[in-house]
Amino acid sequence: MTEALVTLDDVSVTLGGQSIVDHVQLTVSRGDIITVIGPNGAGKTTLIKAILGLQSISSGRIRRTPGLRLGYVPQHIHFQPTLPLTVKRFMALTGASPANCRAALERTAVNHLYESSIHHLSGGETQRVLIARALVRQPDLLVLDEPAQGVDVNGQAELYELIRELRDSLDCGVIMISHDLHLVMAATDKVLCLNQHVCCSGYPEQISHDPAFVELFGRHVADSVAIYHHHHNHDHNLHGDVVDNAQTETCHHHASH
Ligand SMILES: Nc1ncnc2c1ncn2[C@@H]1O[C@H](COP(=O)(O)OP(=O)(O)OP(=O)(O)O)[C@@H](O)[C@H]1O
Repeated sequence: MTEALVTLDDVSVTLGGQSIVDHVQLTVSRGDIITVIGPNGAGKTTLIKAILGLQSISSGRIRRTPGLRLGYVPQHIHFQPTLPLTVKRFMALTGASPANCRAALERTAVNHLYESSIHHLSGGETQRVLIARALVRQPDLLVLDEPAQGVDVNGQAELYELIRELRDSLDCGVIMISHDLHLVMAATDKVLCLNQHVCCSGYPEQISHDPAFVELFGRHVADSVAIYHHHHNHDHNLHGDVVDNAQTETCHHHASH
């Protein structure tokens, strides 16, 4: 059985008299990659801050497995432009040993930037350094708020691949927020669609057909993301052509290879 790392039981958050997170039920287990999607202002950041214990909740209950170690990659980080800051120094601020810092940077493939100024990094490199910083404590649960922001399309796919690799090598759970529905649908395990309350949740293919999802994002979006999840019941030859295999059924073959 998979180990539940965090369980939210009927969690609500009210801010300034407004309901921001409304009666959310959610379990994040070791090995999960859960992506929270939803429109601007839907309460996504508030929800993950509640999971991290950075946001107090108004009602409900959050249970964390004893000794749970959390790693957080926040949405915004402001580097003071006038203050020289190398990756090395930035990582050292965590209090981890240089060896641990370098190992974390190695895991996110940016060890070569150890001596570089943090101000000169590309969007993708910055995100990888931020993820490395979240890894130094060997987290059981990695929480990322829009890890792909400021990263170009190829870089985004690589970043998602990295997150999967980290999940496997660290044997942790992952919960993240993303705005790129296509990438989410192609690359995540489970999706939680939030609009204050949980509109729908499940595997990408299931939720793309859910009436609540269609209502929130529109039929056009739902149809365009559904194509990522046809059953892959055929092989390709070296030229990329489909080769029938013994079990091949009718395959509605869409573009996403
Ligand atoms: N301290 C606060 N007091 C009052 N309202 C707040 C407070 N913090 C956040 N909010 C409001 O809560 C709502 C949800 O904010 P949150 O940042 O969780 O949304 P989000 O889904 O992450 O949005 P986005 O996709 O734009 O990042 C917003 O309307 C925001 O204005």
